[in-house]
Amino acid sequence: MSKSSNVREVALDALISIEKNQAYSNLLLNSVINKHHLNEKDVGLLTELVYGTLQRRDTLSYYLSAFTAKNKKLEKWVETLLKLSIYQMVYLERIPDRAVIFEAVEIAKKRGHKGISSLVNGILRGIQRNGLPNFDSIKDPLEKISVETSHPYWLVKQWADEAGIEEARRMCEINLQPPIQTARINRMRTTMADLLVLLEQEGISAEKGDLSQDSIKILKGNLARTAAFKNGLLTIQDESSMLTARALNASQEDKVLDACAAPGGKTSHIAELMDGQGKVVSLDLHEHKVKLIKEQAERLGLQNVDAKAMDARLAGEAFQKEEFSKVLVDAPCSGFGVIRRKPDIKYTKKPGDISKLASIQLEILNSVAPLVKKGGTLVYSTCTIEREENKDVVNKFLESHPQFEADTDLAERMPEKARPFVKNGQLQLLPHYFGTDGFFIASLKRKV
Ligand SMILES: C[S@@+](CC[C@H](N)C(=O)[O-])C[C@H]1O[C@@H](n2cnc3c(N)ncnc32)[C@H](O)[C@@H]1O
Repeated sequence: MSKSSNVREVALDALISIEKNQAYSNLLLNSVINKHHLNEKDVGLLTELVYGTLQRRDTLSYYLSAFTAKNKKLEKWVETLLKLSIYQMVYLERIPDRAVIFEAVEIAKKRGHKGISSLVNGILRGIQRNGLPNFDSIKDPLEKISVETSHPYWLVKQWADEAGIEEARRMCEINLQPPIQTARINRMRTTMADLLVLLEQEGISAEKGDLSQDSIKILKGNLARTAAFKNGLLTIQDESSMLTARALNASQEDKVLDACAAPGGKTSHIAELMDGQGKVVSLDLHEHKVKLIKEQAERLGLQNVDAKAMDARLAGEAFQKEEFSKVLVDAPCSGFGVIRRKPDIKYTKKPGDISKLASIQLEILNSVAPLVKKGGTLVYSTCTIEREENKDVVNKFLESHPQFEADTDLAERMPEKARPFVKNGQLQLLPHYFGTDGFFIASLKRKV
């Protein structure tokens, strides 16, 4: 695979599968990359094309609609090819328009008939000649944000109702930026200084992270293929997620339950901070995901992780009351904090999904509550920014569990920069604060 038009065809196929809801963008992209044995440069272009076109899907539709007859519906794959091409013309300055148009027409010829390739040619040349429409004709300010940043209207409205319209705009705009790649250092095996030198030798340019004390920030290179990764010196993880284990603050004397643990990012961090001592019992619903936790523990050299398949909603019966001094519920959630990594989330999740998730989250918390020792800590976290799944779930839990209270010491365990955002034992990070994922952490104490 070396010709860029082939990469575009692969990107087109990937986008078609994602649109048909046959796969999540991140998983599909990984399997496509492996299947086609792409080199690093092609992987970069493919990722940019697929994620970029998906991230801007609705904006691209708006642009395209100005160049297509209202009553004539395009075949789905033709529409996707056009969006992929417009994405490159608008957002990728290094690729000349004529190259984009030439390659789109070649793909159209190969997949369709002459009529389709002339249609594709006509539309793209029209855009090249006339330029794209602006957003001035959209009068409703929420609709304008929705189209300009390609987020569904209901989501923009919800964020604007909660945080104000300017904050909602910021929340939408940051989601169009590629995420910063960060990794967590395994202090059981290396130090920050040594790891940075080692990575440099492997061609990775990295520096100390901005927020978490455990983080390095990758400026150039692919960590997943390094010896440092294979040898368990680091774990690829967002900085916001790294704050969860710090919030739990487990030590060697603790027995920890991580109720929703796969693929093991937080379990392994907790186990590292316990220096490989004590015990972390890690649950996940799916057996195949439990395997991932075990693989992580093995790679990082952690002997104190015991992973098993179990529905956390049944954990209350599977363990003894007050068996754990620290319990983490890193709950299944809508994932609106990670839209930059999984753009399809913003189109596939619906308002009803949020309420369903909120009930599951509360069920899990209710189930594990009796397992927390008196004086112990229960941390609840999600990678979403929805109040209904975060603050509301915690408040409901506290209402029905008077033996728990907000842990007002949480701020002390958080990095100084994050402290102003901690309120009453809860921290909500939005991606535009520090460039991390959107993430929520609540720490609760069981009264003695
Ligand atoms: C946010 S992810 C956890 C990420 C993990 N803590 C980490 O840091 O790598 C939520 C996990 O909960 C699992 N899950 C969903 N429902 C569950 C349930 N009822 N009981 C246990 N695990 C569940 C999912 O399979 C998923 O792996």
